[in-house]
Amino acid sequence: MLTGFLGSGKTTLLNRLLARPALRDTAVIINEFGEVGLDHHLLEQSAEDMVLLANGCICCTIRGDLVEAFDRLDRRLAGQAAPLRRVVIETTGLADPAPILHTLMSEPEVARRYRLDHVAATVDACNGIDTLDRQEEAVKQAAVADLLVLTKTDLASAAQSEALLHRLRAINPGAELVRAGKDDGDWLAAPDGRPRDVRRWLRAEAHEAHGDAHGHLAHHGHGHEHHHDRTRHGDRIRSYVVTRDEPVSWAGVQRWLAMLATLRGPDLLRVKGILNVVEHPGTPVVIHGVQHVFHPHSFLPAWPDGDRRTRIVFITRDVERDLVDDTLRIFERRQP
Ligand SMILES: Nc1nc2c(ncn2[C@@H]2O[C@H](COP(=O)(O)OP(=O)(O)OP(=O)(O)O)[C@@H](O)[C@H]2O)c(=O)[nH]1
Repeated sequence: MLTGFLGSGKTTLLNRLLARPALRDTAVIINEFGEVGLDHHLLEQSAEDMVLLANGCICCTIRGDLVEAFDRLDRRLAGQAAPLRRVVIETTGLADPAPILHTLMSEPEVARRYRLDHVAATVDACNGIDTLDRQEEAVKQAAVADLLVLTKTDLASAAQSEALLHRLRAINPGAELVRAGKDDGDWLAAPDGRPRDVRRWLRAEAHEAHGDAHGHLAHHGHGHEHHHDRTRHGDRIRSYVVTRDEPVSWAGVQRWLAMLATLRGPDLLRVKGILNVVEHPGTPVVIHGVQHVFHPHSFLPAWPDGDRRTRIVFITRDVERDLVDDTLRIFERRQP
């Protein structure tokens, strides 16, 4: 299982790992939070080896969905020459990992065929301390991992990384700590891994039962309102997608993103999008924002499918869709 807070670098790490020959026999199950999943377009993995879970929060819809995802994988890969050796489950950045671990270990159909090998959590060295302070899910993710992968150390100061390491040691003294990009593949590539103490994860869950540890998850209903703007992650987290049918001005969008980051940076928990822009016809632009940090944009070689609309997913704290949509309307029309 690969977990880690929103934008902490899970997909980036996974792309790097899956490029290794040792991990060729790996399938991926991706769960995304929000109305529109984009990660399956951003992961350089063939579609047959990948299952995208339905929208929603993996931690409350997990049991049925995850079992079905394994079934779908098995059906899709049945009869293939190379047997499947490994499945990576990439959780949403807002997932509580404990119910996923429970399902993996206790659901007979899954437990019969698969053994839980590793729980890795990515932690972003730029935003990590703030995120651990403000987001209970991030603490849980770090607490249950046996491997903590520190990402974005290239963007963080040595002092920031040091403070984060100290904090992570306190949350999870038993975990192995590695820096992304240095030696991040070897642990996963090892055929049988090292023996893992799964009881520690279960203890971690007992210690921080779903929703009661620090209060603000306690409001969760188990309704399905989280498929819409209001999510089960308390009343303050919003998830929505802003779409445009016609190409937008890239120069305008860049100014708009800079404005949003300046005014509401810390509350933009995650922004990611595929954009159809006037300046680069035929080449989708990919954008990534994580709190106040906007990463350099990139380009996809081609549109992944027939849908060529601009789609930008927002997961925010108290930043309403109308504000985002209305301000984009102002900037998108400006010509470069
Ligand atoms: N400089 C730098 N950027 C990174 C690093 N890891 C990830 N990023 C960037 O951070 C942004 C988010 O990375 P993702 O891999 O999409 O993060 P994620 O955890 O999969 O995001 P969600 O699935 O939305 O929670 C992208 O723009 C990445 O290029 C890193 O080690 N260094």
